Amino acid sequence: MGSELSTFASVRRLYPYVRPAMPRMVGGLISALGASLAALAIPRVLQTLVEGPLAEGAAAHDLGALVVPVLLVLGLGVAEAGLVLLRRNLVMYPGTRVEAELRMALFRHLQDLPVAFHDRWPGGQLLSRIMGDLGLLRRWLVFGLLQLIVSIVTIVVGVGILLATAGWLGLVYLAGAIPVTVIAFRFSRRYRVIARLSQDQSGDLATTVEESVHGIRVLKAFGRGRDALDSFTDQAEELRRTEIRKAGNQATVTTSLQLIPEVTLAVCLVLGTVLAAQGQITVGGLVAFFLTTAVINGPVVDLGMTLSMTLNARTAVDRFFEVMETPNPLADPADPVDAPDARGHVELRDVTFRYEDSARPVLEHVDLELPVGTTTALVGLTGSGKSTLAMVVPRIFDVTGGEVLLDGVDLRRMRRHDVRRAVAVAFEDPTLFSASVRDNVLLGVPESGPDAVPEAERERRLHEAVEVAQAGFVADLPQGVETRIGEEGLSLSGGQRQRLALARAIAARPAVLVLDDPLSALDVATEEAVTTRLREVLDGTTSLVIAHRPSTVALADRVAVLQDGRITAVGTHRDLLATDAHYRHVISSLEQDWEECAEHSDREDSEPDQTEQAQTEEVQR
Ligand SMILES: Nc1ncnc2c1ncn2[C@@H]1O[C@H](COP(=O)(O)OP(=O)(O)OP(=O)(O)O)[C@@H](O)[C@H]1O
Repeated sequence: MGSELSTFASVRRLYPYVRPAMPRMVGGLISALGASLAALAIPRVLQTLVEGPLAEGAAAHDLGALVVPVLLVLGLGVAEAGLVLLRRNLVMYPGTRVEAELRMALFRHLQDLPVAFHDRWPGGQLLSRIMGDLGLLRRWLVFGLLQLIVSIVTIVVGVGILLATAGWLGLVYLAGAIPVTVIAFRFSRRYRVIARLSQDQSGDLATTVEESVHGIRVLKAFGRGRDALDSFTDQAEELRRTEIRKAGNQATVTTSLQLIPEVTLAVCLVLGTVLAAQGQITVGGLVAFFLTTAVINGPVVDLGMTLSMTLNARTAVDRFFEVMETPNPLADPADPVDAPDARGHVELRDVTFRYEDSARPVLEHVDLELPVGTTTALVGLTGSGKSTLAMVVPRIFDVTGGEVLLDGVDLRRMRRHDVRRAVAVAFEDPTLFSASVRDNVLLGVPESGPDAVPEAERERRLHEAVEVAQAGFVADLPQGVETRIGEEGLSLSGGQRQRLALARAIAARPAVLVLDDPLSALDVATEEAVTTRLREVLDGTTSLVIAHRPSTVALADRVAVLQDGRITAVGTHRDLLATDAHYRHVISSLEQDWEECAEHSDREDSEPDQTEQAQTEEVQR
């Protein structure tokens, strides 16, 4: 999308973010231009000095006439240095401010985008955009952009002065601009492609690092560390080659841009000397000519660097807007229905759901009612669509056909905030954040804002949720509930993490609770204890529990059977056992799996508490 735009049009999209910083940026630009003009003025003063006071003073042995021009040169030099300093001070602050604003805007948008977006986009690509690309943009805003404008103005004004003061000697110098323009243009086209490749490859590399760190246990367990390293090395090597190509291109253009003005200058030197000998140009004029070209040469030589910085920035802008301009199909409706306090009646009506990149739907014509205050177990063979169904209830995904109603209102007509407040979820694979146990459990219980829950109530919910989820192990952690748990809770055991995730869902006190097999990692005794307490607290809460074990079914008032994306039966466990052959088949396969699993764990781990103790000790260490 971005590559169809010109570099100017692409970068212009940043304007809304840069607008607050504009006064200081413009101030910085004026200072930079002032510094450049001061530099260009020095040769003019020197010309006057050489042609007037210097020649006359030397003849009359009078140095007094030199004082004013020398002081003027000194003054211009000091002014140039002062303006450069002023430019730095003016642009540094807004540059970091703009970078922070862009970063916050991108993070806000990432948080807002639906799960389907995050399923598609590798984490490293997002990480490299939010960190690397935006850092690059800041450097360009505070240095590259101003440098580019100042360089162009210095070159144009300088060449204008040369043409005005040195006639066709100036034209000879200007002739050098033709190859410079051609080279700069060709370089831009080539470099843009390589810059994009390099930034994308950095993102892929970041993804590999992220996945390897995330999956470090699996890599170690399977002894695949070497393979991970090999694959990382290949990617790093590929990026290195791209960086070398990038640097090679930059070096070629910088060398050309250095060589051309020098060659032009040599030609001008020969011609200038001849012209001076013929009296067509004064010695002062010739000195001023060469001093002016010395001022112009700097920006011409730097053009390669400022151009590559600009093209890198353009790529960063494109990558930024690729994410920012991704629309959110799960946005709030324009005219939402007010739903302050949900009762918790859920109804799926003729629901069909197909994943974006799948050929066929996972859920087809699902009709299911979850009456207020009841617990429904969802049972089905693996891959039948249970987790998918669990995700359409809190509107993590939008249904592709039919509707999901909460208290009779289509979820799509409600504010997302109201839906999330009404429906809490605990997933089988629990995600915890690197924060304290307290903050993890109270994630869905706001501390501030319009829905703020008083501190005493938060405290009560924390302790109740920890107790119901049988997460008493937190008391043994070094600072109890204040203990900070490692990244994604990886310093805890699977069962401990699951219990904290369950506690988090319970503490939110939702009208509807969706539990996607939240007890799968618990031993039988703990599961029984959780189940008993859960039954008590779920009283009055509408619950949908995905069951992978017969014992989880015991939680439920009724059971819904999902077969190949369709609800084929709803009833009590007892009735379904008596009447539904598929249900009997599912239950017996669950029992079989569970028995095999239990036998295996009996053999492997006769004392499960020891594992838990070891995990707790690991956190303590
Ligand atoms: N993000 C996704 N994109 C595409 N297809 C998906 C995605 N997630 C799941 N599926 C597919 O949808 C189907 C149903 O998956 P789902 O996880 O809902 O089943 P499930 O009944 O919960 O299975 P299990 O009991 O093994 O957890 C599967 O065929 C799966 O491959």
